[in-house]
Amino acid sequence: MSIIIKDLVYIYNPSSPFESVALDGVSFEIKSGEFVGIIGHTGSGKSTLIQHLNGLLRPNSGKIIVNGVDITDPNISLTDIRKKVGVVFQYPEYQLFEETVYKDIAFGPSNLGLSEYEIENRVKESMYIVGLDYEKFKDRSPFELSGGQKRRVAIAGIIAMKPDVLILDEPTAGLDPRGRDEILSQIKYLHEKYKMTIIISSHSMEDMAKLVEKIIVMHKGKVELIGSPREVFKNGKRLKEIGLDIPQVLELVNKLREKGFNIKEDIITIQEAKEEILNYIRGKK
Ligand SMILES: Nc1ncnc2c1ncn2[C@@H]1O[C@H](COP(=O)(O)OP(=O)(O)OP(=O)(O)O)[C@@H](O)[C@H]1O
Repeated sequence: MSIIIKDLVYIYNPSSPFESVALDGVSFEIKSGEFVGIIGHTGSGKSTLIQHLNGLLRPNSGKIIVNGVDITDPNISLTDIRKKVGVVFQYPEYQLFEETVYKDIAFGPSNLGLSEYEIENRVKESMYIVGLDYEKFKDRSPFELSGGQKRRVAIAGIIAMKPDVLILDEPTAGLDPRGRDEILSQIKYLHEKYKMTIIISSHSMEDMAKLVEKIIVMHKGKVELIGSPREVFKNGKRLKEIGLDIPQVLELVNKLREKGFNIKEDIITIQEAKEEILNYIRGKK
């Protein structure tokens, strides 16, 4: 499942005093099975971009080709797009509404016209994937669950539709550190085990550095940088200028380099930094 975005432009309230260019010529490609992070400051255009990927917004110009099909074509139905692209929006737990976890997760697959048997299988499978025990949780009210569990139910509801690509808009927003780590490791597992194409948006460079293979940095509606976390973090100065934090360990490495430590600049984990600093101190460099 590949995605090609070409010169995407989206303007809110065009030709009015409230006109706002949210996407300004965005282009990039995502290959099948890639794990991608979209990072940007508030207002950089992440949510607007994501809403285009499942047809909720139609661009003013540009194309979005999902597996060879242009989903900006007005003849394509939204149901067709949403079978391919599953989006978990910000704070998805606010969209839970059924009286049991089972019914909530079954809602999407039921709308696909599947048999009861197939729906039950999909609910079981997607609960397993997000780490919720079927017997323990299926009859519980989603409203009695913790924030992290509610979010897993919401993610399971999208996975149960078996989309080719899964997009999560700030999936850790508002969670405590434990809930955040749980959700991120679950998403990582999904990618590793099922080789799903996953796109995740975030403000946090620190979280993304550990997680994704490719980072797309958005700034003022444009793609500012694109590449592996290592390639992107080489531009630490620019990232700071556009209001993004670089991982603390990279900050440390940069400070040491400024002080004359001859160590590599593309370090993103604490382990790598430790080895590099020890090697340097031991005079192996
Ligand atoms: N409904 C709307 N009407 C008018 N302008 C909007 C609307 N939604 C977003 N915008 C504007 O479009 C631009 C991009 O916003 P968008 O929400 O896509 O950014 P974002 O990177 O997702 O931000 P956040 O991290 O806060 O969700 C901003 O300038 C924003 O003010």
